[in-house]
Amino acid sequence: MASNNSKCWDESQLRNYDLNLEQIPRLHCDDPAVDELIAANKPVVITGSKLVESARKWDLDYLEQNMGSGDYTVFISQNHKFKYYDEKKIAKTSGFVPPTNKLDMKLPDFMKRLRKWKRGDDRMYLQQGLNNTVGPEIVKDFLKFDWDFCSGKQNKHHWGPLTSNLLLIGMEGNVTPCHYDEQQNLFAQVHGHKRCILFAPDQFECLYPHPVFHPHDRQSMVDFDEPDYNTFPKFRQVRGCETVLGPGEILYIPIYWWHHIESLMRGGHTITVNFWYKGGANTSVTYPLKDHQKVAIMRNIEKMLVEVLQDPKEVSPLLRAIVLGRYT
Ligand SMILES: CC1(C)c2ccccc2-c2ccc(C[C@@H](CC(=O)O)C(=O)C(=O)O)cc21
Ligand SMILES: [Zn+2]
Repeated sequence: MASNNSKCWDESQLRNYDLNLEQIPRLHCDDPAVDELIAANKPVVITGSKLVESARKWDLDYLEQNMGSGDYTVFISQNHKFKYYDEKKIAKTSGFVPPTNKLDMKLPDFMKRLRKWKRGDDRMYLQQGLNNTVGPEIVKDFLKFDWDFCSGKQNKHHWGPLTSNLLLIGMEGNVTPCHYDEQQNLFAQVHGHKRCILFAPDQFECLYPHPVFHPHDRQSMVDFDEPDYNTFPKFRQVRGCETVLGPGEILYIPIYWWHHIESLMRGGHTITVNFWYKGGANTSVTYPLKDHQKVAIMRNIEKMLVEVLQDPKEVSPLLRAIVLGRYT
């Protein structure tokens, strides 16, 4: 990790993983190389943009005053990890124990619990779609985002429609474990620092995603804190890139790229707004196929096989029968 000259964080605030990581390029928003990397579906940290400048004044007091009286979705975890799960898939998976609880909380309650939190207490992660329930001042700030900037990227790179903006308020040390999303993501950091570790779609074999029908679909089965190298031997060879994102900086997380995101330890609370866009029509399929297209193909095959075989245990013998000794 390159030493940061602004000296507002240090390496001791990063969790210790035994990973081979390069630095994600950091470029000014006016640098044409930004669009070259986005066009190549490669991550880039974009500095100097005013995308969420109007949110820079969002401190906890301001948010408490202005975030209305609505309920907010808050995830509760008994450890530092907030592993996402799809509630709609829980029924299909006997014995699944959700790793986090989801609560609806009034904002003042969230803030109170945040202020009196001490080590050993359950952790919280507020995750709320930005909509008109968040109070008129916040809506005003939201409308003042530099929409020309992100619409410019959306149009130039033929992304689909903006599907959502999530407001995220995390506690220091919170971790969102390694997963991929099927959307393009402009990840705008508003307050505090987040360390982002990314892996390209071609690292699929090293990151062992849960089966697609599992609630943890799209999430890596590997526990980065204690990797089980016997079960996941290829994890030793995984190669990725990382950055520590600060206020005002934007990380482009390309569709299907794996990402592990942590709020720096002892760094105070973090505030992020993300911008998720649909991937855009796969107009012309050109060869050779891109790695993320192969992931999409594997997902479709997996879904179809589970659907038609019914019993997931039959997937492996059937696929082995197809390839072993025949497709070298
Ligand atoms: C962990 C959490 C709160 C969660 C729980 C249950 C369902 C969904 C989610 C969800 C979705 C997005 C994020 C933001 C970000 C990770 C980060 O910044 O921590 C990220 O992955 C992205 O922007 O793509 C975080 C979460
Ligand atoms: Zn994500």
